[in-house]
Amino acid sequence: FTTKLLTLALVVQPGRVLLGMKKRGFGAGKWNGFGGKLQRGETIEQAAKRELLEESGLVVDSMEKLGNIKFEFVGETEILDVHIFRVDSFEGQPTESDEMRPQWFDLDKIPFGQMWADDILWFPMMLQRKKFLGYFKFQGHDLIVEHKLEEVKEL
Ligand SMILES: CN1CCN(c2cc(NC3CC3)nc(N)n2)CC1
Repeated sequence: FTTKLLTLALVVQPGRVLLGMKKRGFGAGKWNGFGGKLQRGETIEQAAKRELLEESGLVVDSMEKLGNIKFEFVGETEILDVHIFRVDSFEGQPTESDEMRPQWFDLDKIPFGQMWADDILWFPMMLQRKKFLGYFKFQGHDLIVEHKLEEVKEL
């Protein structure tokens, strides 16, 4: 198996979370946090901040690493290793990019039906600032055939 390092940043304010509608590429048509691949010589944190700026126009003031989930797809040899961050303070206004259309969602109105199927399982941990490790095996893009998700003290 080969592993691909990816980032995912969720911007959370009291009572609401910022999500983006992915306009193209992997996950197009789903609401998600902001993220992408690492560039050469970049740390995971640097990549998370860069991707948030590129995709939403927001500059991170404070960000904490809360999760790491590995995703496998039946029949494919590439594991997606997604590092998940929560951003509590930022500068700027959410701005549409060519990748993402940002929108604020009340925490009781998160559109899980239009998000990746794993999100409904780990979002509550992220919102409670719990640290977590996960593994999901997908069959196609909609069916979880196996998963593990545990709270951890240290990532
Ligand atoms: C750069 N990206 C790509 C992957 N990604 C994912 C993946 C994901 N599930 C995996 C079955 C696809 N679930 C969320 N919420 N995000 C974050 C951003």
